[in-house]
Amino acid sequence: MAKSPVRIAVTGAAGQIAYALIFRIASGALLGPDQPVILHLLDLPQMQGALGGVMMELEDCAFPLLAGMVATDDPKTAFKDIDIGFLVGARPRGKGMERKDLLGANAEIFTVQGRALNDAAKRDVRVLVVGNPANTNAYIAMKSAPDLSPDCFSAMIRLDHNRAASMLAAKAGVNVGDIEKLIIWGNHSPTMYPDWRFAEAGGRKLAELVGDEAWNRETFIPTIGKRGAAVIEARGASSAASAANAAIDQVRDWVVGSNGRWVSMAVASDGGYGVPEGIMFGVPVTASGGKVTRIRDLALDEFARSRFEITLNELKEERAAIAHLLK
Ligand SMILES: NC(=O)C1=CN([C@@H]2O[C@H](COP(=O)(O)OP(=O)(O)OC[C@H]3O[C@@H](n4cnc5c(N)ncnc54)[C@H](O)[C@@H]3O)[C@@H](O)[C@H]2O)C=CC1
Ligand SMILES: O=C([O-])CC(=O)C(=O)O
Repeated sequence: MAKSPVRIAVTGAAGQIAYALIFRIASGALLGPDQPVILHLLDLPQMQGALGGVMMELEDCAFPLLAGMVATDDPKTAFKDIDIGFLVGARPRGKGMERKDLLGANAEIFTVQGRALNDAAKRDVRVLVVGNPANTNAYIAMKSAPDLSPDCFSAMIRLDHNRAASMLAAKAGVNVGDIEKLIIWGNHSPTMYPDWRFAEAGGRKLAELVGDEAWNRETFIPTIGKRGAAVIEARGASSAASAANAAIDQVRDWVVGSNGRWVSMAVASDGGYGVPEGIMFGVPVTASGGKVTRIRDLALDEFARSRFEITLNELKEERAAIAHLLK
């Protein structure tokens, strides 16, 4: 029997990430070749014309899995009965800005959308926040949706995970698909901590294969932390196709399953590793059926602990900066 369609919302649907995301969702890249989807597309009133063009193109693809589309500028309509939400719509940064500079411009979007999710979405909705600063925006959305479990929310740290995997694979001379147990801890910002201490390929530790701790500390970690800025510098616009790809990877692993592999996801802390409850912190997890299992009790040596504290402190500062919005 044919599966019933899954309702998927994408915000910022007329933007550049959405343009690389929506078509892949409709093609089956997210939920597989036998799962029909209905797309709920949200953007601002002044973008409805452009969004109409995106919908024309979706029609012109004749995707067999696309069972319907809704276009709207109203968050509650967009989130009505959705199973999955990609919260992409927000202002991107330009050259010379940090992602947290967007906090003022974007934070309010996520209080409004959190409330709308609270009112309209399915109770087991799975929401990925992509719009920057992603961790704190996800925290705002989660706090604005008190009737939904914190487990309904995550922030995108997968792009950093994928970037780190690619860079390590090239350095160690292994296939990127063979890399396991790589971790991105903390915030999607230059303070993030890409941690290779447990990473392996074909049963061999990558730190041993590379054998260069100075490269890890002085090249690998800062390059991954600043990769988004490097793309903006080169392209004149922030990452779009790679961001859409990472969004698909993160939600597919969350909802369909990571097959026992560790993946990095920013999820609401349950107090593990000393991270205050609720902070959206990148951690290693396995996932299946929309449920996340945190990898616990990994040892943090002195260097790892110092990196961990830097990114945690930044998230605490961001939380303090938006506290007034949640009153
Ligand atoms: N977490 C991550 O790894 C990454 C996050 N990003 C972030 O994703 C966000 C979107 O990036 P792009 O698609 O490149 O930007 P874009 O400017 O091309 O598109 C953003 C879209 O969002 C819409 N929008 C703005 N406010 C909205 C609201 N309240 N409701 C619905 N739609 C709204 C805009 O009208 C626009 O169509 C930015 O904040 C960017 O920094 C980008 C790359 C990676
Ligand atoms: O750097 C940006 O502003 C866009 C982004 O989050 C990334 O590419 O990692």
